[in-house]
Amino acid sequence: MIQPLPPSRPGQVIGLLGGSFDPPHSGHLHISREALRRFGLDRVWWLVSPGNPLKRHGPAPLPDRMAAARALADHPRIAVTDIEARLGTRYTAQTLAAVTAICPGRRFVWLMGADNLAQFHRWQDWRGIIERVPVGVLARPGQRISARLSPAARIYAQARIKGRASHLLGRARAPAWCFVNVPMTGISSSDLRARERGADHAAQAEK
Ligand SMILES: Nc1ncnc2c1ncn2[C@@H]1O[C@H](COP(=O)(O)OP(=O)(O)OP(=O)(O)O)[C@@H](O)[C@H]1O
Ligand SMILES: O=C(O)c1ccc[n+]([C@@H]2O[C@H](COP(=O)([O-])O)[C@@H](O)[C@H]2O)c1
Repeated sequence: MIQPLPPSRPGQVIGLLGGSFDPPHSGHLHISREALRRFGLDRVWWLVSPGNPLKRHGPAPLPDRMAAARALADHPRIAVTDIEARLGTRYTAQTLAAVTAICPGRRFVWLMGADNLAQFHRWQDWRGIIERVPVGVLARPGQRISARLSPAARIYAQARIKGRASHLLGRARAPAWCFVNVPMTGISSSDLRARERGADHAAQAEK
């Protein structure tokens, strides 16, 4: 039996931030707050992934990442879910098909950092994703140009909503996408993991 998703009401606009959250960090919180404000969203749900299908190494165990994400997402309009593991979906196109079927009457926006827009054309059925839900892209250091020149951005150039009209994204008809130049934060999960490994090595060396 699939556990219910976070609470929502018909008519609400919900941003979905899929990620490994390995570990979750202040950048996730920062872009979620910016997305709520800039894209006219009512809620943001963090979809803690069983594992990115394009990444070779699996992440830390899901219960650990879920607990850390819940502890960090201490915000009345941000909720955390492991719906993908419950549904058995790993690919975003499948997740969106299932979530939109489970939650009729809600509008969904797929959220991602600019690094993911640069790779988006490699995702399974990526055209199906952008044709199904509006996509909100948030600036990330060093990724602005690669995102803007990416195959997905070029192919769907006509569907781009300009940053100054970003508040329209939540209620736009797909295909639609919008890149917002929010204040950037350079933090990443891979840096945090590298720092933790460094600290472990230093502790071992001291023994
Ligand atoms: N600092 C950030 N600025 C903008 N977007 C971010 C930032 N950190 C994460 N994101 C976005 O949040 C989503 C989930 O990211 P994820 O959980 O993979 O974290 P990450 O820091 O990118 O991890 P890793 O370094 O392991 O790739 C992705 O769409 C990613 O682009
Ligand atoms: O569907 C795909 O082919 C696909 C390929 C790469 C990434 N994704 C999703 O993109 C989100 C961000 O992934 P990550 O690992 O960068 O946090 C997460 O929800 C992944 O499931 C999805």
